Amino acid sequence: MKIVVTGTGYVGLVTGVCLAELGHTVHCLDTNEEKIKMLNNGLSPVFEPGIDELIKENSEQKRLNFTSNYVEAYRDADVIFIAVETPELPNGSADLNILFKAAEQIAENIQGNCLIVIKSTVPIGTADKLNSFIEDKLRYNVTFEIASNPEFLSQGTAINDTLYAKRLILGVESDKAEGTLREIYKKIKSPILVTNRRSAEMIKYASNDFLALKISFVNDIANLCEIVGADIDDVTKGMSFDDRIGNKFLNAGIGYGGSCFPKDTKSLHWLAYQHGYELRTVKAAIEVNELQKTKLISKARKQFPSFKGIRVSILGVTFKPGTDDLREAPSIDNIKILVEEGALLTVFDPVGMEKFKNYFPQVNYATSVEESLRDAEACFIFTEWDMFKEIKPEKFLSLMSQANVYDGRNCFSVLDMRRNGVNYISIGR
Ligand SMILES: NC(=O)C1=CN([C@@H]2O[C@H](COP(=O)(O)OP(=O)(O)OC[C@H]3O[C@@H](n4cnc5c(N)ncnc54)[C@H](O)[C@@H]3O)[C@@H](O)[C@H]2O)C=CC1
Ligand SMILES: O=C(O)[C@H]1O[C@H](OP(=O)(O)OP(=O)(O)OC[C@H]2O[C@@H](n3ccc(=O)[nH]c3=O)[C@H](O)[C@@H]2O)[C@H](O)[C@@H](O)[C@@H]1O
Repeated sequence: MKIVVTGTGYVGLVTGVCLAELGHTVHCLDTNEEKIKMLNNGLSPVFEPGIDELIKENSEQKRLNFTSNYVEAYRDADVIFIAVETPELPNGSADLNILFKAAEQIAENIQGNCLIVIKSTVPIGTADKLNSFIEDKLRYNVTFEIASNPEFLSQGTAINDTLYAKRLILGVESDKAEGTLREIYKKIKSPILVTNRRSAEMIKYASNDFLALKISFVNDIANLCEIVGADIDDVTKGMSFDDRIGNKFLNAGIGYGGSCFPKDTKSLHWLAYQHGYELRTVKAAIEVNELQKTKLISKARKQFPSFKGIRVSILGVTFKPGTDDLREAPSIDNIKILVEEGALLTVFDPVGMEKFKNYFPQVNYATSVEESLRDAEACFIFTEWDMFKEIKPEKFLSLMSQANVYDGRNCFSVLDMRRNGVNYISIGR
């Protein structure tokens, strides 16, 4: 079976590499020739723990190929997984132009019967639309079918999330498509839900939006904790003993970022609106998150009414630890404010700095935590990398000229920091 994965981004590359690891022969296709060049040199264009080793091993075994030649890749493909980006348009809806461009390339080049599987996150009804679109554009006399197989991996744990998936959702309209997908995934021992394509598309949005809601709820409660003198960490710990609530996704902070929660909440809200329905819960999650992103700076105003000329250490810029991804990272909103006010920034992040330089070339970059902290009058922590959590209060006190630490991810014990003399401000505590 010839499998093509369209797009070698976070999802496509991990999907391709993991399918090869499961023993399939996979052709990873990307129209970005730079990425293909890197991959053919054994380098991953994205940072993802464990991916380099799997690329090397599976390329050596000749199970994994990288190409930008879509004409050749699609010609005799049996299964095509589409994993291209579906970004947000200014009105909040999903931009499907890239997906439809890929579909056009597929339609014009498939010469055999083929299953086309949508892995990208797409609005409900997209698989149906893609079906008619491809039918109209087919150049050869072939049969094809569209399936929806949404992806649930998280960046930073993507390989594990794929090889040991918590669930596989197969949105199919025929037994044949189900059989093909079951065959592809037969080595993954995960629960499988077979459903129709629209439900599969909805499962993806509902899952992401539910998690976003959970985070916004906790942040809302965290803000109230500050007002009434409660501690959000103890509150969520207390809540988590109830297994109906669970202990995951209860971390208060400066809000969710990344390429998915922000866009997937807005996209589902927009889709509902187009159908004359208002998704009030999701709307609330979006609004709380928007306000939460700059909450920490508002709190720092007490000490620094203006940041003009203030030396500021920034620890962490990626939208979460374990990734180099900066898409919708709350750090960006905050750093924009600080730069506009004329703060003197020294930024450090263990993996995100190269990409971050494209956003803010004008700030200083440090090569270590220590270098970033040295002589700073304030420190902002935007990402909870493990190496930051290990910083002892003494380090802030000895390196900074004033130990004002604003922690957007609640990395430390309030008691420990304050008892040792750090002016420590976090979220909801
Ligand atoms: N990033 C994540 O953690 C997850 C993302 N998703 C969804 O998966 C989709 C992809 O997301 P990412 O991998 O983050 O995107 P990405 O932007 O990292 O990668 C997309 C890739 O597709 C390539 N591409 C675009 N048009 C193409 C074409 N016509 N032919 C071949 N390649 C083409 C781009 O050059 C790019 O390398 C999105 O819909 C996203 O919502 C779903 C679950 C997790
Ligand atoms: O569709 C997607 O792209 C993916 O989106 C998320 O994965 P990801 O964006 O990689 O990262 P998460 O770990 O979910 O974190 C998202 C954001 O929420 C924030 N977050 C997370 C958990 C928490 O308790 N509090 C909190 O603020 C993180 O800091 C981060 O900014 C989902 O977890 C995946 O299941 C999904 O497949």
